[in-house]
Amino acid sequence: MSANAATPREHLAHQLAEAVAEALRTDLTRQARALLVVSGGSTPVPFFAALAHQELAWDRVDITLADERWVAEDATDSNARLVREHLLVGKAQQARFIPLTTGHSTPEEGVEEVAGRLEQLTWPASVVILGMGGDGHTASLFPDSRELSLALATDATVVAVRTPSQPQARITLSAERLHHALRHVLHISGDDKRTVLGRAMSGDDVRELPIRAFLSCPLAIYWAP
Ligand SMILES: O=C(O)[C@H](O)[C@@H](O)[C@H](O)[C@H](O)COP(=O)(O)O
Repeated sequence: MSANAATPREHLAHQLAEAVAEALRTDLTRQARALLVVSGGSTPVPFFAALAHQELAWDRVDITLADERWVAEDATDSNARLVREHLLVGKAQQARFIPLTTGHSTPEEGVEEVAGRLEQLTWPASVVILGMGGDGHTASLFPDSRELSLALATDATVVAVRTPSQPQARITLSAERLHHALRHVLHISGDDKRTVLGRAMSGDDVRELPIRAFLSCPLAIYWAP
């Protein structure tokens, strides 16, 4: 346990940061660059803070997102902003960040440019870290996304999604692209999410709880109360 991990969630964040840093170090011994795919939302903030201070060859690491809201990069709900403020600091500021938005006004217009950027990176990713919402969504694969079937089935890299339950248009890595990693992690906290994960594990309908698309990756579950 890290000496400064005050709460179970902070302790978990430190454990995850150590595991992710070790995975990146391992992959960098045999390849020139390594790719880390992170999620947005509130859960990753202490993990980002812990990871940013890990010793590794950050100048050989690429970081991108599992998904993004189609908002300006400085908007308060931008995942890019979250990454810049909490992860691309300290030692990790030498990493290269690849955002999922463009200057286009819609994700449908920007999707091709973003796919082009992502295809330049080193796949499979070293680690894909997923979050999960109370509705069983992960990345921007929401149960009510109009493009859910497409995003679950396509071999395209990214998909523009419109989701009635969400205020913003979004862009998400497709399920296939999210699968394209050496390691998968689900980082969640709280009893509500534990209950949702339990439901997800006891059924098969991916459209009902899209996190099910990743349960057999295999998926390392990092959970704290
Ligand atoms: O919000 C995002 O950017 C991600 O799209 C989303 O998949 C996130 O990982 C979950 O919604 C969990 O979010 P919390 O960590 O805020 O609960």
